[in-house]
Amino acid sequence: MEGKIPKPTIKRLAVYYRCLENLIKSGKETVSSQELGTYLNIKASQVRKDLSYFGEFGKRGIGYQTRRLLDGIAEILGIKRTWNVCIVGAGNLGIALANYPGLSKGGYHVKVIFDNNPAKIGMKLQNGLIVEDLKNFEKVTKEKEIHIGVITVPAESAQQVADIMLSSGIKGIINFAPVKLSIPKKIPVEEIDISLTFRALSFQISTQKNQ
Ligand SMILES: NC(=O)c1ccc[n+]([C@@H]2O[C@H](COP(=O)([O-])OP(=O)(O)OC[C@H]3O[C@@H](n4cnc5c(N)ncnc54)[C@H](O)[C@@H]3O)[C@@H](O)[C@H]2O)c1
Repeated sequence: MEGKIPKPTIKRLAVYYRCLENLIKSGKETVSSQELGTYLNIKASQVRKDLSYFGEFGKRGIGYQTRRLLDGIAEILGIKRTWNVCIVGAGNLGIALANYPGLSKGGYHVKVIFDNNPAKIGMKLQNGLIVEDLKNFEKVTKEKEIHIGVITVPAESAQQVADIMLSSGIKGIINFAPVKLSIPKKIPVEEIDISLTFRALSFQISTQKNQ
């Protein structure tokens, strides 16, 4: 089913998920598409369309049961299961991600972090992880049953790291390096570039009226 759902919808499902968690925490048992849309600044028609991709959960006049909707989205996004994650690049970003508790709360467990710099290998992070030598990537990721690889090395090293991940059987990659990876095998890759978000925001500010 996931193959048929457009990527922007999948991204919005993750946003609905976060919103539903907060609604449930505040004791809300049902929510309408209109309410969800207002909370998230998304049109109610878009919310209904997104949620219709995985069956009809809403009831006219009542809306969606928050718990049931949360569970349904969790199923689709693979949130119900846990995922083992490795990070390559124990620099500013890699260490910050490895130490970020929010990832494991969401089911994404950083099991290992690698680097190729001898000065970094063996270093102990705040969360107790020890930086491993990239040379042992395949062996360690197999032992720790890693599913997801995160690339936080400089742009010039990212392709080489992606190639190692591919040949070691990693199932999906999140790439923070500002470079387009060439991935011959068909595995999913998500590119994250915070500067694009800044650009989008500065564009919106500069095109606002009265600026
Ligand atoms: N996408 C974003 O939003 C975003 C934000 C910040 C940084 N970045 C990018 O993330 C990357 C890391 O940034 P940083 O500030 O953490 O850099 P950094 O220099 O602090 O860390 C990079 C680390 O990668 C290691 N490394 C280099 N080549 C390697 C290789 N071939 N194999 C294994 N390890 C290797 C280095 O030893 C170092 O520890 C950069 O590409 C940067 O442009 C992206």
